[in-house]
Amino acid sequence: MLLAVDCGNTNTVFSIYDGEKFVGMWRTATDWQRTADQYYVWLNTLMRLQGIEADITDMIISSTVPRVVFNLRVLADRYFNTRPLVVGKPECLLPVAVRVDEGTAVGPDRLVNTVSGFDAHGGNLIVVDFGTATTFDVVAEDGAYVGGVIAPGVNLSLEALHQAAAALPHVDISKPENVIGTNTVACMQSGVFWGYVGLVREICTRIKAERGVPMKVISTGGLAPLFQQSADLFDAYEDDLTMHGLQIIHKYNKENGTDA
Ligand SMILES: Nc1ncnc2c1ncn2[C@@H]1O[C@H](COP(=O)(O)OP(=O)(O)OP(=O)(O)O)[C@@H](O)[C@H]1O
Ligand SMILES: CC(C)(CO)[C@@H](O)C(=O)NCCC(=O)O
Ligand SMILES: [K+]
Repeated sequence: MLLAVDCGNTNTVFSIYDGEKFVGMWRTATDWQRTADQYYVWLNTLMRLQGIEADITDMIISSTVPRVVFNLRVLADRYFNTRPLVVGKPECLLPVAVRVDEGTAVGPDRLVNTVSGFDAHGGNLIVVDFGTATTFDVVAEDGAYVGGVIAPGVNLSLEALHQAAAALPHVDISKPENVIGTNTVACMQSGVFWGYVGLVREICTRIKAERGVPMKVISTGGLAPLFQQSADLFDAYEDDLTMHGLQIIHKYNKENGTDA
């Protein structure tokens, strides 16, 4: 069985697959200080609670936080007796090209989204991921990652307002009824919600103009559905883009890698 780990700056998601079959998924806050032993106890407890018996033989990691990889490698070695594939490392092959400025370390989550988006929708694609940051990944006709856009995340923007302004409270995002807020919370939600609708629309329009070809726009990440409801921003929403991409990359390396 495969253990796929998607480690973002805020949350880390563990998924287990038996071949193509989904077995389970668990989420925890990202914490680089968590040890291999702590991961194992946590994972094992949750699996037992759900009556899941998993014989993990393979592991793949995408981590936007370099420091957590060490303990995840120890987890793989000590508890599953396997060497993990780490997206972004030279030994982890990708089924698509990466065409960016030399020396750029593209976020592994963006590479995984590119692979997954291309698999599901083909090329000439924009993948919008609403995570800690809001990222736009531009996928060429042949599936190559050719760059993109990094904007502050939705929750990060709201949190920044709260942190920087003494009279602004902590607010959760939601779609406000009106653009004109008649209380502080509604004003903040409007600024961030409609601001992001505008940001997404403008950036996608400009990407399409720069590429000069028709492009499909797909969204992923926890907040994507909220924006999907509101406006005609996306052609499709993908719930499970990153995990699906990790499965594809794992399979590709099994078939083409040096360890195959
Ligand atoms: N239905 C929802 N309503 C409001 N917020 C949601 C909903 N579903 C998920 N979220 C929140 O959306 C945010 C984005 O989730 P997602 O898992 O895509 O990224 P993340 O964990 O914040 O970022 P990263 O992947 O960079 O760690 C999270 O803060 C999550 O708590
Ligand atoms: C932009 C984030 C934080 C989004 O998770 C991540 O992809 C990252 O750390 N990227 C590194 C820089 C880049 O992708 O060009
Ligand atoms: K993510």
